[in-house]
Amino acid sequence: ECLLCADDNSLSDEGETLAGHTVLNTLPRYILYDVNKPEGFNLRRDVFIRMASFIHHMNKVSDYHWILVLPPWHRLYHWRSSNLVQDRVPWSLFFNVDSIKNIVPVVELHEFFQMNGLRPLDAQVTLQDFNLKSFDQYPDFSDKWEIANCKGQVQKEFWNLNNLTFTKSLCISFQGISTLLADIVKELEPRTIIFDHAELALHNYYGGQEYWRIRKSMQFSNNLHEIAKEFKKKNLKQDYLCAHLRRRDFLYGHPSDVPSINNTAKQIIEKLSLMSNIKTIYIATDASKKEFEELNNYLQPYEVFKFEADERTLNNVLDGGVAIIDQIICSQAKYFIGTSKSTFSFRIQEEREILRLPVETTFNSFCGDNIVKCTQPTKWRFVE
Ligand SMILES: C[C@@H]1O[C@H](OP(=O)(O)OP(=O)(O)OC[C@H]2O[C@@H](n3cnc4c(=O)[nH]c(N)nc43)[C@H](O)[C@@H]2O)[C@@H](O)[C@H](O)[C@@H]1O
Repeated sequence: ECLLCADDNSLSDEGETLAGHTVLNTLPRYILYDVNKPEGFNLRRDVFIRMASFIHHMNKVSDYHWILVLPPWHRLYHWRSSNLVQDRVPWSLFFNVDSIKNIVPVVELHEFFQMNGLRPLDAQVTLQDFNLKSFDQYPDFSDKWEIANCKGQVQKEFWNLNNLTFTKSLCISFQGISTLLADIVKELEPRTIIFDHAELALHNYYGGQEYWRIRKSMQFSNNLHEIAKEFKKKNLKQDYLCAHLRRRDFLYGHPSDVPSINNTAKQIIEKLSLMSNIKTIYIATDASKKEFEELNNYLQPYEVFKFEADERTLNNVLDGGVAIIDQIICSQAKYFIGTSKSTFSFRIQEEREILRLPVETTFNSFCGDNIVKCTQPTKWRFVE
């Protein structure tokens, strides 16, 4: 069957019969997607869950078998090592893709190319917001979509690939949950389609059973687990507290949620004073070296650790891998305190829920400097 999935020019768009069999209906169909460029790794992980739930829905309501193509990780804004080539990184570097495949029908982009060859995709759909009319006193929040004039630039080259082309390209104003995308697919009848700005499609049911089933399947790769384990064996021999300090662009994006370095240290020490058995601190952060050293000074005499990749490890696992190693170590800590509103911290909290760690050791975040009432994170409990 899959011989036909490869570059078979004898297969017309309508689906020819070969040796008396109509083959097209048995061929899988593919959905590709991409996310707004500046978004970070952990927001993209959340968008994957929404798209995975859309694929599940497609496979329930459509006669065809639909497969989701995993968008490669490409030059993310927060990946700062300029000496590394971090282009079109496959999911397998970071995730156990077999574990995902057990739950969601997915292929990596290179696997898709093996099936599809260089045929143009049938459709490119750029999602965009609806225009809010200024005279609308009561904005309409119902689920809806319509073909519209493009508001902004339409992406010409996904992941810098000039051989990924499209037969048809259109913009669609979209408001609603990801399963609503099925109506667009029904209308366009493509065999292959790419959605850009997939982040505009929302969760069906955030924190529900399906959410957690997909989320749990997104295990990190064994290689990254091994590196984290080695580091812990060497350095973190006893119970430790992990603090995730999101800085850099967060200082501008969410200024009221990020405490000063001095105040961060004070909050960590305050927590530790309530836990006499923990004397070791692990710091996960995107802070500069200078900020980390300043923090380290304030935290003396506690033992403070941070994962630093040697050159070989960094070349192998890239900036994304180092960030995941931080997340693994924090997800296994005795106590976790994160940065409010950071999806990097949210994903650690989820990992800790999957590990069934005590809830009070997980949903904690730093308070900004001038906050009168510091709200703590919502407890999104694991459901099976
Ligand atoms: C302001 C917004 O922030 C949102 O970020 P937020 O939710 O924290 O989380 P992410 O979407 O993961 O983006 C932050 C990125 O910064 C790096 N980073 C942050 N914290 C750490 C850390 O502790 N260790 C390491 N090694 N790296 C870290 C890492 O590359 C991570 O993916 C973005 O998704 C939005 O696009 C936007 O930029």
